[in-house]
Amino acid sequence: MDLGYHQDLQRQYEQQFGNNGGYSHGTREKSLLPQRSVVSKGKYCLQDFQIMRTLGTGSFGRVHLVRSVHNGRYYAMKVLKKQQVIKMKQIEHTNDERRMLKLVEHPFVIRMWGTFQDARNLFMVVDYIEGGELFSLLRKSHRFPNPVAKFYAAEVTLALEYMHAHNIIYRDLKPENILLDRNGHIKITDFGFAKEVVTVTWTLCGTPDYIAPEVITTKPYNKSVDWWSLGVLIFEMLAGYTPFYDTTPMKTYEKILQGKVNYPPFFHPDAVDLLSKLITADLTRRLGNLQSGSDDIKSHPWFSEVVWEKLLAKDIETPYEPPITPGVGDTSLFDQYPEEHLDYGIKGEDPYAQYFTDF
Ligand SMILES: Nc1ncnc2c1ncn2[C@@H]1O[C@H](COP(=O)(O)OP(=O)(O)OP(=O)(O)O)[C@@H](O)[C@H]1O
Repeated sequence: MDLGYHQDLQRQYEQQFGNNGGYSHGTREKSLLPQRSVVSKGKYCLQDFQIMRTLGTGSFGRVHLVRSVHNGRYYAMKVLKKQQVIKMKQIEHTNDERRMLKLVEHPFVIRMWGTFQDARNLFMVVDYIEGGELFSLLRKSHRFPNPVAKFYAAEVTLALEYMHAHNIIYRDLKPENILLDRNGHIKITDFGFAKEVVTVTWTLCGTPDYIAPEVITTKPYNKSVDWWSLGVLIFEMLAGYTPFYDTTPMKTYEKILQGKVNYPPFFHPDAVDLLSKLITADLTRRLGNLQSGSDDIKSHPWFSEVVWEKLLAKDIETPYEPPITPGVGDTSLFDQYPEEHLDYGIKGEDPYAQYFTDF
C-alpha cells in the first residue's frame, strides 16, 4: 500500500475544499439533462488518422491513440475485429454500442465522433481521455479517502441518471471503464453492454464482481442493476477491494447470491447506510429503483454536501489532477501494450458486411 500517495491525495483534496470537500449542504438539482443532440456525426475513413500507440486492449481488438491529419488533434480509435465479434456472438451488442455512443451527450460520458469499417474491422473514433483509468489511480492509491470516493461516485451518479433518463442501461460499471480527463473529471467509456431498454431485459452480461444477483439468476432485470454496480464501485473505492471478491467467477457469483457484505470498520456510517441500500437483492428496497428514482441516491446523507448543479457544470475542483501535458498526445498514464502488425484498411470481399451496415 502506498500510504504516502494516499495521504497526499487526501491532503490535496482537503486543502482545496476543506473537510467537506467544498460541497455545500442541502441543495438538490431540478433538471439535469441537456438536450439530446440532433447534430449528425461525420463520416471518416482510416486515411483521416495517423495511428499511434495502443492505449488498451479488449476482447475484440484494441484502442489506439490516433491523430487527425486534418486538425492535428488526438483521438482514441477503438478497433474491433469483425470475426472476433461474430465468434463471441456480440453482433447485437456491437451495433448497440455504436448506436448508444452516437446518442449520448453528457459531460461525464465519452463522446463519439464517427465510425467506419473495412473488410475485417470496425472503427469507432472517440475523444482521447488523457488521464488514464480510475482503476489505475485506485490501485496506485490502494483506496480513496471518503471525500475522494464521494466525488467520483457523484459524477458517476449523474452519468447513470442521464443514461437511464434516455432508457439506456449501462451494465458494465467498473473502475476500468471510468477514465479521467485532463482536469480529473470522469468520462465513462465502453458502451459494449449498454442497451436501450424501456422495461426489462434478460441477457447475462457484465463483469463478475459487479453483477447484480437478478442478472446472475437470469430473472428479468431493469436499470437498477446499474445502481447495484454503483454500490460495488463505491465499496471498492473506499475499501480497495470489491465486496464479493473471490478466486473464481463462480465463487464470486455464489457470494453475490448469498448477499452478505462485510463493511470495514473505517467506512463512514453514512456510506454503510447508502451501500446497504444499493447492494441489496431486494428490488423493493434498492435505492434508485424506488418511486423517486435517482433522487433517493442524490439526497442520501452520504451525498449531503454535493451541490449537484455545480458538479454537473464541472464547477467543483477535482481531487486529483492527472500529471500530464494536455493536448500533445501524452500517454504516460496508460500501460504499455505490445504492438502487433495491423491489418487495417484491407479492401476486398467482406463476408460479414450484412451484420454491420450502420458502421
Ligand atoms: N477514449 C479513450 N481515451 C483513452 N483511453 C481509452 C479510451 N477508450 C478506451 N481507452 C483505453 O482502452 C481500454 C479498452 O477500451 P474499451 O473498454 O472500450 O475496450 P473493450 O474492447 O470493450 O474492452 P473490454 O473487452 O475489456 O470490455 C480502456 O480500458 C482504456 O484504457
